[in-house]
Amino acid sequence: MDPLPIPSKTYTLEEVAKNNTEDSLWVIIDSLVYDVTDFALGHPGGLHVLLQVAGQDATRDFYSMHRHEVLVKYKDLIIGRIHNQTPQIISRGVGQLSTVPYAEPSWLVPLFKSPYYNDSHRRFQKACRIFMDTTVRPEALRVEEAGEHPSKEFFLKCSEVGLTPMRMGPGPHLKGRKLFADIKPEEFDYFHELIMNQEFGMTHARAFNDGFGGGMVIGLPPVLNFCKNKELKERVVEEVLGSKKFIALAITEAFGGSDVVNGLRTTAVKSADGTHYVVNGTKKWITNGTFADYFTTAVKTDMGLSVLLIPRGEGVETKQIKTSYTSTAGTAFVTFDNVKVPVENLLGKENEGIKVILSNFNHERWVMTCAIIRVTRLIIEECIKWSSQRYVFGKPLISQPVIRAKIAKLISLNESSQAWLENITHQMCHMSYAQQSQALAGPIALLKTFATRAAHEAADEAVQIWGGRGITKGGMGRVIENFNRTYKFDAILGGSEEILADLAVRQAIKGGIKAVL
Ligand code: HEM
Repeated sequence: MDPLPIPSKTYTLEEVAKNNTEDSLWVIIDSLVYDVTDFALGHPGGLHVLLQVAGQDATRDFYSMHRHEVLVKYKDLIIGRIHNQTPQIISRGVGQLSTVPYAEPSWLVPLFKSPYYNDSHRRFQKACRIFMDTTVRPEALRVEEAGEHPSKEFFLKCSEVGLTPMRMGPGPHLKGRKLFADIKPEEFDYFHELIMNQEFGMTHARAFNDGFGGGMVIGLPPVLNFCKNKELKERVVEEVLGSKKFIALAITEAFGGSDVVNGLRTTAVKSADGTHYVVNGTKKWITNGTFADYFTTAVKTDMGLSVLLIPRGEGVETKQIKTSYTSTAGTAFVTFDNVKVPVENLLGKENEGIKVILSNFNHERWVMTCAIIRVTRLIIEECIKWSSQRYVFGKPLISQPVIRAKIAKLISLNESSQAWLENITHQMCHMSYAQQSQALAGPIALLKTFATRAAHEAADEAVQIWGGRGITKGGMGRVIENFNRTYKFDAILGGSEEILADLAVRQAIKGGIKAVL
């Protein structure tokens, strides 16, 4: 956030006090003097409240009703400052860290050490935070407000600065590319990716987080890892990583939800000459589907499940689904009517598509977990700020033990989630993809479940702490309102909490437990 200008003109408290009428209406907020005479009639809170504090220090009243950004927006109303006083409010500037306790993961907090992060990670975090503040968040708030999906210019910018390929994680697809913040392809590891997921998760605009290439993060890996046709693979990968085209993962159907295999009714029948499949069926809740050019699609072939890369074309229709978050994510209902798909577009082996789908899940769940843990931290920061600046019964809200107990619970849940996430990420850095699939599917599933249960607690407690503002769109509580309305996406997408918890325990006991009491 841009800092407020500190004018050289000074006033005494007595001088300001004389401007206490509708004809000349000044207020003091954090030692700066605002002339709100002309603004007062259009003030969304009304004229009367301003007259009540006219000529006085209104700092406490102001921060009970507004976010600091209101002052930045109306900085032209500042006419001077109080003689011998300096502003006390600290607001985080572009690229800076928050000074609120627990608002940053501990590895970014002075005096704290971490075995996981090196200088490259720290440099990368700084670059991501600046890009977040200057480019990502403004775009996120703009498109969420308008209900649009992120602009082509925004996507092209992300490709141009080398971010887009990094969103696919470490791997051979980075080779030879110029990456964001001058990170070398061989230097980029899962901790860099964790940082990116967490920094860009801080938009507090949940639909944007999915609209911002969510379809690519889950839809492109099957093309990268399983497309046998070299020409097709290179073309699609370059189009998507260059933001010229968009891709979505189309697995879920209205019939199945998390029950992927049994719920599948979309069919792909091979033509008599063996050159193409004819696809018929529907897909539901397909992230980025409304604007996708390609669909990585699960279909039923004669002996089982297969995965096809289906380009948008004749017979492919998409329709926006209205979910709890905005249409920024492009959540679609997709229909395939007699769509002809060349056999070259088969990803992996026919009838063995389950391997393609399963190989994708760990990374998807881990990416989601990084973000939800970071957004939960942001909610805690919002709660600490709000309860410190909100006065109730003559005292800041945070002076009530019941409020502090709620905050303590949320901090503990969030710090545990982050510590577990870093442990799992460390394992990912030291395991092959195959080893990760075998050893980390259970832990990642449990971590995602734990993190979304923590998010559930955070949404619940935050709304209680914020009261009416926590259920009001816009204004002071807009971050809380957005979170409370959308955190369930993380508890459902990529595998529901119940399915994931069960999967983890089933995997753990798969070989039987030979040890006895
Ligand atoms: C420079 C001075 C001020 C500016 C630029 C300003 C601006 C605004 C804006 C833009 C809103 C709309 C809500 C939002 O965006 O948060 C608002 C709402 C409001 N303002 Fe102000 N305001 C100022 C000073 C004050 C002061 C000193 C008071 C109280 C003494 C006050 C009381 C209110 C109230 C009660 C609301 C409605 C809040 C709600 O709906 O929850 N404002 N103000």
